[in-house]
Amino acid sequence: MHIKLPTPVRNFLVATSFWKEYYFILREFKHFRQIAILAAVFTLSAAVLEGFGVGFILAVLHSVLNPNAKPIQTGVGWFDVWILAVNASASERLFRSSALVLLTTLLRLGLTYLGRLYVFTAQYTLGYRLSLRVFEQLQALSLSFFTKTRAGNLVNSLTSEVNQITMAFDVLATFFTRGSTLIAYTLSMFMLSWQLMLITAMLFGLLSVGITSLLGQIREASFATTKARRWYVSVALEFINGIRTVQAFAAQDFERKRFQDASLQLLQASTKSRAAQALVEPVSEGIATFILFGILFLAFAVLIPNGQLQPAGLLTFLFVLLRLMPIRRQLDGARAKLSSFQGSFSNVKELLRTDNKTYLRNGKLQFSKLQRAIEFVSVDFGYDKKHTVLHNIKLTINRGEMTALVGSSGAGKTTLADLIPRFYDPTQGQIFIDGIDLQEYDIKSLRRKLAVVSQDTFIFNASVRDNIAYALEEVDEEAVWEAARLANALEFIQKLPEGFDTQLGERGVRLSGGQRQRLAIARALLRDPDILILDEATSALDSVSERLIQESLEKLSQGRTVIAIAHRLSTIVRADKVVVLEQGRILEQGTYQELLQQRGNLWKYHQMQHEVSQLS
Ligand SMILES: Nc1ncnc2c1ncn2[C@@H]1O[C@H](COP(=O)(O)OP(=O)(O)OP(=O)(O)O)[C@@H](O)[C@H]1O
Repeated sequence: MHIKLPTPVRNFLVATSFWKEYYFILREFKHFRQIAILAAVFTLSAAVLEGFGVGFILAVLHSVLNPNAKPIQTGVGWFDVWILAVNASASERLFRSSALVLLTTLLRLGLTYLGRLYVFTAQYTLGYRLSLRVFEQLQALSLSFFTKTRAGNLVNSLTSEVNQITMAFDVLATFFTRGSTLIAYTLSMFMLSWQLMLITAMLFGLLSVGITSLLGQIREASFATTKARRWYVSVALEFINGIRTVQAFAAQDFERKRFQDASLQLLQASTKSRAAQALVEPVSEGIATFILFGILFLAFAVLIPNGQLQPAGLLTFLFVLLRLMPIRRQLDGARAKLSSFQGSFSNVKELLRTDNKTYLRNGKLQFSKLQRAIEFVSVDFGYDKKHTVLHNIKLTINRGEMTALVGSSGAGKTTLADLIPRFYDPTQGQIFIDGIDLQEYDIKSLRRKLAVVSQDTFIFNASVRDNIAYALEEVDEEAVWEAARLANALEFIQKLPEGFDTQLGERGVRLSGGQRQRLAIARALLRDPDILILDEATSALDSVSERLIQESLEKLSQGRTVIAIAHRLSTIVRADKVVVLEQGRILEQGTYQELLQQRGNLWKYHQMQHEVSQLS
């Protein structure tokens, strides 16, 4: 079922700020329309039955207190005769209306239960859909977004803030049910005395102005709360992730202070928000009492003496008004709560915005194999607009060859290599693969044919097998074993308590730096990549580990196009091309021997490493 609103109505709705504010959430409902409609139908039916129930109770009381009086009638013939049994005896009427009270109560309870059930289901489905949307957004964003954003902020958005928004849905449901009851009551009051209703409406209008200014305060406090929560999660996450450094630097006191500050900020912000919220209901009730007196005054001083209102009418009016007051209070409370969720709304909305974020343009061409070469044509790149990290890079990486990148720390080697899997796109110039711009290729197909073995390989909370076969479906057991063997990882894996089934990562066995690297090599081998990027470890490994890794890297490199970032010159002597980078510029390129003969920068590095190795 698809409801298409007429264009003027749509334009009107889009123009109202409510719609604009909540559109990004409300549009999620189209994914679970049935659940939302059932929630609305059940809750509304329960509200209608509540009204009927009150009527039937009135009929019971009437039958008990005035058995001989004319029975209460609605004026609807069939309803009065068949349901209220107005023509029957007093005792039968009493029995009939009592049975109706019981029946409507049971039915109402059943409907209320179903209504709650569907409201909750809709609420949690909304949470589920929203978190999926946030996750999709994170998947689509360029890596540069993550380097600029604290992990804690993102974790907070995905958990607390999305959760707050789902709670807001419950409040919206309150608006819906209580709001409809309020309308029904208002209509009946209007019918009883329009003069009294007019003055009530005016006084309620004044009340609304008072409450609105409070809502402004709550909204502001909610932004502060979201900010404090973001900071709190970031501090906690950094403490947990950096626990080794915290302990190594005996920084417990420093971290405790940071955490205490963040917690205190959160405490203060939440208290401020709740304090403003708590004011809403008493203010609402206080003003409502004045309204009551105003009505009494108007009735007794003007309307009753003038014969415009009967005392019975006034009593009924007051009876309905008294029932309406708590609903009104609840609605004000709900408005206050909704304001307190504003911070969360804007947090998630900001994260989902697409106009202020960088996305990688995806191409359509499927990449299958490198045929000729990767070419960098006058490539510039900067992580931000102010600082250019790579300048005018002109480089050809031929198929099947090994190209080594050399240079001092911070020269831009990793950055240059990161442009090939499109972790980032050049800010100027182009990169071509076999003469076609890299951006024309489908990113997934390109990355499937590419493997990066880097210094900081991430080990997932999973078994050794699943870590090697990460994200691959239906992997042959033997292939995993063979990859591990070629990566020289088999020996240490077999020594682990449960071999390939041993759990790794945070809650499992921790691997050494060398073991982690060999696992990364096995992971890359299993993917059988066409292009390989090797980011050599800067940390020193013992000579046995180094030899094992070197051996496995050589096996991995065979028959592939390799871009190697090297810190030890010994590993690149046999490279087909050596590229020397300094401060983001290519200074020299050629074979190792050619560059040595030039007596330029590579020669200097060569001399330096030679001296160091002689010293040690
Ligand atoms: N995510 C990032 N955001 C901003 N600047 C960055 C980022 N990554 C690296 N840089 C900067 O870019 C420059 C090049 O860094 P890069 O990591 O490419 O150097 P490198 O030659 O690989 O160094 P190393 O040998 O130490 O790994 C450095 O000045 C670094 O500070």
